[in-house]
Amino acid sequence: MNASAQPRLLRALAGETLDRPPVWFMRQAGRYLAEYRALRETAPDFISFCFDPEKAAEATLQPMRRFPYDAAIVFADILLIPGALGQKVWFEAGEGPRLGPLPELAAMEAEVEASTQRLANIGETLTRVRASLEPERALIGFAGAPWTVATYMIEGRSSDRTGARRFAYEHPEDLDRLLALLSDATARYLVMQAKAGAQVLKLFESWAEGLSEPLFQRLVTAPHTRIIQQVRAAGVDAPIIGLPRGGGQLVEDYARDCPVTAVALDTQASAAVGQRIQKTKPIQGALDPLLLRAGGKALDARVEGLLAQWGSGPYIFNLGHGILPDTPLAHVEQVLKRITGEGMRAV
Ligand SMILES: Cc1c2[nH]c(c1CCC(=O)O)Cc1[nH]c(c(CCC(=O)O)c1C)Cc1[nH]c(c(CCC(=O)O)c1C)Cc1[nH]c(c(C)c1CCC(=O)O)C2
Repeated sequence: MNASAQPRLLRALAGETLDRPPVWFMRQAGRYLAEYRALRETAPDFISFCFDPEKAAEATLQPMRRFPYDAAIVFADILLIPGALGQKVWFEAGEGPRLGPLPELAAMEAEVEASTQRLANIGETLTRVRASLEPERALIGFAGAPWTVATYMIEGRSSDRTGARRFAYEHPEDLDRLLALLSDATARYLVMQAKAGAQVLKLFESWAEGLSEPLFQRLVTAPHTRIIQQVRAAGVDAPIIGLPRGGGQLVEDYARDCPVTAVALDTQASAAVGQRIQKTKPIQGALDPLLLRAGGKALDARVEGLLAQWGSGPYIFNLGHGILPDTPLAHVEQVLKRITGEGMRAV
């Protein structure tokens, strides 16, 4: 492959500063697309949808047909791992995830190896997508980071995570065991995704906020490090993006101490913090999804601001969190056109 055919995302992750940053959006496959909503109707429930390689590949490719995104992210969910380890997981329509009682730790530890096998269909989705995606567009595989996944496993639903933080203080040994088994299952799952066609891997730590410095080190940095060491030991050298969302000031410690390839920043990250991290690692982020939804001149101004503050170092343009379901397509086009020069295509 000559240098220009190398996907822009991989070049930025290798530390190159490009004429324009690669761009993709977290949750770019989803409900803001009418074609996604129609496809979603054809699946009996959200989990079956994720496990259906044909439908999941189609959902992954839908945003790629409409917009000039530089990368596709496999259509799946961070809560597939608890299911593969034996905890019941389902989605209540219009509400979000629900999980059954937390299984015994020993029972889940015994399922770590088998869990990867149960997730084989996600590998099948990746292989299908890679076969039909243009070579200059990269394919991203992902997993939830152990602490974020554990918050759902402990609380049984989306929550303010108070119960999970209490659990961390009151049952430290159990929590450390849970994070260790999740780390091992996650590392195996990421290795499987890379072998199936994912060229980049991403760890979503959506709930790193509110953690004291010692908790952040123990619940976020240490498990991410363990996962990355295991992925590397398995011979997978795909770049890994870590998103310690809500990590605040601790994000610089994370960038220094954790062997991630690149750090995804949330909407709060300051220009200066990003610039300091960029001296050693590429960064990604950090447009506010609410501003993308609002649109207008304020959106244009913030896009210019982000390009000006971070565009002269290795940078991947993205949101600070997932795109909101009621985001107008015209606003997505407004941003992507400014960055890539290309508009929306009819589908
Ligand atoms: C916390 C989390 C989850 N899932 C995910 C996270 C981490 C990122 C983040 O913080 O947003 C990650 C995720 N979830 C989904 C993807 C697909 C790939 C992509 O386009 O980014 C990815 C990367 C699909 C999805 N995952 C979900 C949907 C919507 C379900 C539907 O279409 O019915 C999609 C497209 C459901 C989901 N999944 C989850 C929740 C809390 C919900 C319900 C809330 C909601 O409905 O948005 C757990």
